[in-house]
Amino acid sequence: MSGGLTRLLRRSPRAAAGGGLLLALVLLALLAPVLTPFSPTAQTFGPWLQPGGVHPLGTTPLGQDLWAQLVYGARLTLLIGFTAGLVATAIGTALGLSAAYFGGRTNEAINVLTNVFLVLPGLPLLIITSAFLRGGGVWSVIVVISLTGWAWGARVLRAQALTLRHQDFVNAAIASGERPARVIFAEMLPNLAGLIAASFFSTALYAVLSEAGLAFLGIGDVSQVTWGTMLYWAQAKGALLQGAWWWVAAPGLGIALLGTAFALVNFGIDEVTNPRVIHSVKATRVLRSGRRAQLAASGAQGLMDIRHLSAGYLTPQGPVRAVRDVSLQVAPGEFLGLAGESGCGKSTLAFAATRLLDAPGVVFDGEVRLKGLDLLDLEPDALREVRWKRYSLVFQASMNILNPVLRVREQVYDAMQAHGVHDRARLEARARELFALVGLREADLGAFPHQLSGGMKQRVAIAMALALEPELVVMDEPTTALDVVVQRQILQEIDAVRRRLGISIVFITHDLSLLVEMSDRIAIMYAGEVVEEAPARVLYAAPHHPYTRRLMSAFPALDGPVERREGIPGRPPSLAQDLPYCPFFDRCPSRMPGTCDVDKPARVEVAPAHSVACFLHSPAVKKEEAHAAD
Ligand SMILES: Nc1ncnc2c1ncn2[C@@H]1O[C@H](COP(=O)(O)OP(=O)(O)OP(=O)(O)O)[C@@H](O)[C@H]1O
Repeated sequence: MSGGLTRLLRRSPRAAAGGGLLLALVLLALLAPVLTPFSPTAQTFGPWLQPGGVHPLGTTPLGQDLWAQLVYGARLTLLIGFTAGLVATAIGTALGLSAAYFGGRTNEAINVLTNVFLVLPGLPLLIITSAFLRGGGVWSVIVVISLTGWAWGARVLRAQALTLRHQDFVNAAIASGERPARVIFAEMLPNLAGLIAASFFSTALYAVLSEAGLAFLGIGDVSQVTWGTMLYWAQAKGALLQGAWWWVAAPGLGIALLGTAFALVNFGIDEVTNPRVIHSVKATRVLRSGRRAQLAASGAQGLMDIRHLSAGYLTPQGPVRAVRDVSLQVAPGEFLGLAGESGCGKSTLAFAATRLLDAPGVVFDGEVRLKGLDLLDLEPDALREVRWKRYSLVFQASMNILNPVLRVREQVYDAMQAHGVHDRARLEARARELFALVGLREADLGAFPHQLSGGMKQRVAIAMALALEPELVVMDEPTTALDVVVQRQILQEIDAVRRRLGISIVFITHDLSLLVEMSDRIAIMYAGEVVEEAPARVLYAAPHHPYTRRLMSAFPALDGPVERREGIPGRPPSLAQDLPYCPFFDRCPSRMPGTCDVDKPARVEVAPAHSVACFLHSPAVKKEEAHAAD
């Protein structure tokens, strides 16, 4: 926790400024007895004394010292802010996590409750609740604010927790029999730490402002000294009419500074826990600047040129390096297949290379060029111009991008209108053409998404990806959710479209048999690295890497008898760790202890356009073997 705090303060100047300001205000409150010898409520001095001497802020008409009220008032104001922030955040977190974990009716009930609290107008609710809880002093104010302030945090946390709930690691924890409390607190909660902290600071800010508002209206216990009640009494006693503007200005400034401190810390947390803000753009540039000269010197080729790309995810447990120093080229008009077991980094590579990797995803290093254009360095506006027009992406859940309440035609139009095609006749003609291309009927343009099957919706998504005639379409398991016959049909259509339009396709799947049939070239990924790359026929006929050989034997021969599929024993290594040796070592039937577990094999060319990262094919190791044989 303290490590996280230090990291936050170091990495975000805003959080550091906010933290410093907050610390100063907390010290003001704690050191109140040192900063003033007077009680904030004692009516022992002359009325309306001017600031100066022993009364730096003068006195009230009842003869109370205003400086004493300011420093002691900081105590209660901070207490209200922190406690209400904590209580509301705890309620929001508990409800958000329970909704996500238990799902079903619990989720629905919590959702309805949260929405009801969100739509209830805040101030009247505060006023009514505080009328019920009158007489409880400062604690009733805290209860009122906590009750009215939890809903925002609950909504955000519920949404994030719902996403987390479907992550593989949570499913795995549940499947392995972990108790609900452990799944919630040990698996899910740490992933939400940044959001919870942000929720705390914004609720604390809400609490401070609400207290001031309530006190100013005279609701609650105005005999307590807070910055809010100071404002109330200043107004009630006509401080401004008497020219005692400092009575209003001092607590007003205190509230403004406290609000600024909370807001700055909140921004800082967002900056650090939402890597999209700093990492995808700024940090990537910094990280990559050292490599740039080296990459530029090596010259670019092909349509898409991925060079030394490293990407992954920033998690509370440390970075997951899902793509490790991957270099790959896509030639114009080429069908490049990318295969590998689940979790080896294929999707991360696709999303990172197309600048679609969302937080907590981050590009650590490398370069991606589309015909020389540095995609990772583009400003958001320039990126919007390029994306869909020059390249597009279709993924497994693409069909879910269709808005259920709009006819398909409008959505296909939208994709083109966003890039400047507005002529209705042209839009319609193009939409019909696209539908014909992907095997849909013109009549389907008038349908709502729910009237189409999954396969048809996925075809619509593919049609939309082709709408602006991009040079490259990256397809990440676009047909996996569909049945085998539909899958094959769509794939054949995609291939026909590619040939007709001359576009390049990067096709990702763990089904190597599909790729062997369709691809010009195949790259095999394992543990975040490309371990073998070759023309499809070469790879099928003579796979070199033991991992590729294993993958090949996991599906039946294309023309031979149907054999039993055999999985690869063992599991891929965790991508959260460093892998300074061959990542396939533990599972490799041909492993060479003393070599493969000591060093990492470089990818070397074994034949033209055929490269492998394996010591069995490394020239140095081969030479040594030859020596030994002599
Ligand atoms: N949001 C995330 N936070 C942390 N780790 C993640 C996240 N998303 C993916 N990972 C991890 O990154 C690694 C690579 O995942 P990726 O989805 O890129 O693999 P993949 O080969 O596409 O798998 P699949 O075929 O199942 O889609 C996996 O170990 C995965 O657990």
